[in-house]
Amino acid sequence: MSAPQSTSASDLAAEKLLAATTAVGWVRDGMRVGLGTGSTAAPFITLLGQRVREGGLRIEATATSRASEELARQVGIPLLEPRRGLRFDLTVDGADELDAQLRLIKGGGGALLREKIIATASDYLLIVADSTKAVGQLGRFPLPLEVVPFALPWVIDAVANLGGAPVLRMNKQNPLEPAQSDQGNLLVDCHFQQISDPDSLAAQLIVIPGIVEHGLFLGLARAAVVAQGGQAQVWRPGQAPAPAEAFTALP
Ligand SMILES: O=C(CO)[C@H](O)[C@H](O)COP(=O)(O)O
Repeated sequence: MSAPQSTSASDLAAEKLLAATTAVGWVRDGMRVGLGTGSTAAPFITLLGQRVREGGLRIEATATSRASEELARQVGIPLLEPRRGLRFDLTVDGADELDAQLRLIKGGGGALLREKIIATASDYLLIVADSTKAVGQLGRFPLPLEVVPFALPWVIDAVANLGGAPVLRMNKQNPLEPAQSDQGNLLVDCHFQQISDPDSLAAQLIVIPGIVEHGLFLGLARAAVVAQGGQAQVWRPGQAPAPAEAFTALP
């Protein structure tokens, strides 16, 4: 599935809404749900809140960012604080890129650390995505890293040695200041262009002192809903995409 060049902002918003609507239909009473971050996770949270308020759906949730937590509060989703033993039946989150094996690049919204924590504490990670996110090979989207501020210069050296062209992310509201994660760390976007061996790169990145987390999510996603135009497809690792309407429950 590839996005036509002419995909407009409103077409993309419609695809994100379709993916989110599909995922919301698979949430069941009693589930503990991880709430993702970004412009595809946001409509999922809003629609989930609607089911809680108007449909009597009983769920509890934990959000992967302050922004998603604030939205969840606004729409009436009961929230759980982190605690020992807490696991999630389902986490629904977006992605910046996904390939046919459901390997992901995440962190475009700067929430990669909490996103990976919640994904790892989940029995089922479901990705919701518009058609521009599906790629043959990861790496066109710059790979985000969350970095301890003190370590920044050495992390930049190390990533450059791996061929990643690192760029410190700046604050969109104040471009003279670096962007900060919810944890107060820095974000470095690494332009690899092509990541031919994501497992090897992930292993090399995670041992660099000062990198708290990287945005490669490998072996975590169980399925993805990828919307293109008015069609939503279910992607699962190593399986042919299938129309989402064929599934009345989690695929
Ligand atoms: O990883 C993320 C945030 O850290 C998002 O899931 C990713 O950036 C996709 O966002 P969107 O749905 O807005 O395109």
